[in-house]
Amino acid sequence: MAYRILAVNPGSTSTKIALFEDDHKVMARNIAHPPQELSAFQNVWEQQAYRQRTLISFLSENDLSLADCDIIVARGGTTRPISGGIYDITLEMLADMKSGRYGTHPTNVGCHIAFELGKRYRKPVICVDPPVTDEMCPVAKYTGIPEIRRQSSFHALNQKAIARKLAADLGKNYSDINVIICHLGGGISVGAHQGGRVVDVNNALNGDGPFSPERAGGIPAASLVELCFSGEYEKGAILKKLTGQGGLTAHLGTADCLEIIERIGSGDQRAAEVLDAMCYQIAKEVGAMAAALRGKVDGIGLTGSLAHAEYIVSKLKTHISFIAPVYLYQGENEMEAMAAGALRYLRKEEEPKHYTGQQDDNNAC
Ligand SMILES: Nc1ncnc2c1ncn2[C@@H]1O[C@H](COP(=O)(O)OP(=O)(O)O)[C@@H](O)[C@H]1O
Ligand SMILES: CCCC(=O)OP(=O)(O)O
Repeated sequence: MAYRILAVNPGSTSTKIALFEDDHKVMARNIAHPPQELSAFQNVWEQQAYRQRTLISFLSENDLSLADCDIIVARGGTTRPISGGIYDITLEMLADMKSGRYGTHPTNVGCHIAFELGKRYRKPVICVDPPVTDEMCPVAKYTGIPEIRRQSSFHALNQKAIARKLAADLGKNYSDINVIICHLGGGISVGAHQGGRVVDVNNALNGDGPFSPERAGGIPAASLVELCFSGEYEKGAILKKLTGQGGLTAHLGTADCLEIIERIGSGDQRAAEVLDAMCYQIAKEVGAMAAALRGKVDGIGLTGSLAHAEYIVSKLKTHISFIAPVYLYQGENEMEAMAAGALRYLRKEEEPKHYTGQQDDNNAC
């Protein structure tokens, strides 16, 4: 009998839900949440009941009962940094998400919904390679201000799934290769994977690395301080400039690259320069990760929705092909990666880790 796995993945503007039988996706829905519906909520936590109703409707419309599922898997949330792997979602983990100390993201709400439903239906509830997966080597965490450490917050689930795929395509094990993976979506992360660990990566959520369709990326620090103290903005407004209203959205009024590329096709020079700047910053981050890997790079994987865009892919290739061969893995693989983790858990092929809030020891790089 195949295992039935329910995967739940809320993003900023949609909730992705999928049902798997073993590794076979039998049903999937990407439910868009129109801005006018989301604007009724002050914060992501207020969206919990609304998003949960979405999930319940999906199940009932498809004659599915959670009683018939074997497990619920969520993407994981912004908790204390932990090493990659499978985790049972626990109250301690949920409390750390709720505290906001480690960031805010709709994926936290997904974990709370999964936990509540799991409790109601007595099903195990897990997450796989959560976004705070921290395998960064110690030197990568330094900034020049001791009170400020670089933190890992990125698309760990998709990054690791794609790195494993790239390794398989090279006929090697993930633990035996060095690759750079670029997750190119609404947020962008560029990770250096060394022997199965992400030893360095930009923080995709909180002002680090390239700007993205909706995030500001790294900003000259003193200028940001000036803006903060200009008296023009509340803290919340500044934070929105960094995440949600930054990047392409700030420059061009939209996060939609399909629209931007169409504008470029119609001769919009400004749109071209801004999108080129984003590609340039991504390429520079790849160069930085190549240095982190001491130039020993077996391949570069481009993944996420933006990897569908020939305009972006060709710009990137021009800058980075000299480093290593570039491989395309268009779209993201998160739902499949969540289901694959759940299957390893159910088949007892991988032991779940226990969330203690303690970080694992990192290998020196
Ligand atoms: N087929 C496509 N070709 C090019 N760009 C795309 C395509 N599909 C989505 N995009 C762009 O990808 C970006 C959003 O990425 P997506 O992965 O959907 O977001 P998220 O990271 O929030 O899940 C948007 O700029 C969107 O316009
Ligand atoms: C929580 C960090 C991962 C992230 O930024 O995800 P999205 O780009 O999907 O919002």
